Amino acid sequence: MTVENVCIIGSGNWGSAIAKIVGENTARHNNVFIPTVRQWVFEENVNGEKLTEIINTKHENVKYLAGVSLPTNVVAIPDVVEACQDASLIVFVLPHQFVRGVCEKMKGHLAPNARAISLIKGLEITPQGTRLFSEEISRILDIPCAALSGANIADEVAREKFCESTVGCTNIADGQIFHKLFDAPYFRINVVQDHVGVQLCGALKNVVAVGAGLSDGLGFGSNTKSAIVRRGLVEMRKFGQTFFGDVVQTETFFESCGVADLLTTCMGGRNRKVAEAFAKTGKPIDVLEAELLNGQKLQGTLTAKEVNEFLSARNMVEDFPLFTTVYRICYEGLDMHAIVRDI
Ligand SMILES: NC(=O)C1=CN([C@@H]2O[C@H](COP(=O)(O)OP(=O)(O)OC[C@H]3O[C@@H](n4cnc5c(N)ncnc54)[C@H](O)[C@@H]3O)[C@@H](O)[C@H]2O)C=CC1
Ligand SMILES: O=C(CO)COP(=O)(O)O
Repeated sequence: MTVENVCIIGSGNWGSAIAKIVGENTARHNNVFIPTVRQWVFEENVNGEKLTEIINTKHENVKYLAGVSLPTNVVAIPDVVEACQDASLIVFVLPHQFVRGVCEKMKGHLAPNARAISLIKGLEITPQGTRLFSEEISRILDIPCAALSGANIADEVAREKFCESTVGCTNIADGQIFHKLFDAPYFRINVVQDHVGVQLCGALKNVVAVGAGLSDGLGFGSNTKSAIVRRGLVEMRKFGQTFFGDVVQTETFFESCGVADLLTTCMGGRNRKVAEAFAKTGKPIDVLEAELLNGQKLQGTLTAKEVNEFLSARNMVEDFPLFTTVYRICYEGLDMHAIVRDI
């Protein structure tokens, strides 16, 4: 059996937490994986030092996951081609707006048996149609791509607070390999075949979390937030059934990637936090993102815009009142109280 050569594409808050888990597991299962994990790090200057050099000497991503030690077998590389050269397992974990450009640079440099897994929570949506990032990665790189998504606030995972996650993979053998790559006593993986549902949940829950944050910011309390979460879950499933047919399994919404991730994000995620501040201050969301997230990227407001463009092209915005209201509040200046009036 060939030993897998793993690389990670992405180095943010979740990318760094995943690097910790993956580095621990490639060392533990050194009969399955080459222990050394290459991580592509988008090079930045942090207090006069290159972030890659800090990671390779301090073994800590001081900007995106400060205070958490990374395994010494994780090596930060600023050049994406060098990072992915001859890799057989590619872990994509970067904000969804950067995926296409990075993939184009990777073309032709992977191992012949390369497979990918997308940990990205977003959708490649255009007015013409919607594409999962696993499909986008497969299209550009001509390799199979699975998905991982779950109730996984990165800071908590990195500090080994028990949680679960879901791998969606149609290939049984690869599903077992991804289980070995990610499963840990504090990060329990369940593998399902519905990689479409896994990704839809991860992307759409961020839109609902913006709604939950608006509710918090307006001081509406737990009952109102629960109503928004419930309606959000209904619209997530409806979106899947409407546009992805019977591929999306109802059972997937009961996995960590479904209801659990919706709950954790609506209770403690960044989308919620920034939306709460937006409701309280009225400051532009991009300003709040910069002020509150220290370079980390919001996904929910961007996904709300993408989903609205897609629904508008089909005259279906009224079929998804919560998704539409979140978009209108964020981008069209709709009165924020619409979050409980128009849904
Ligand atoms: N942070 C979290 O708790 C979780 C995040 N996710 C998802 O994982 C994905 C990655 O999120 P994070 O790792 O948290 O990233 P992040 O939100 O920390 O974003 C910052 C990352 O974006 C990179 N970046 C900035 N400009 C760039 C550019 N022009 N080109 C390429 N990269 C650039 C930065 O270098 C940094 O690695 C997202 O889809 C997110 O929704 C999933 C689970 C948990
Ligand atoms: O995906 C996440 C938790 O599973 C993190 O959500 P936020 O991007 O809202 O922080």
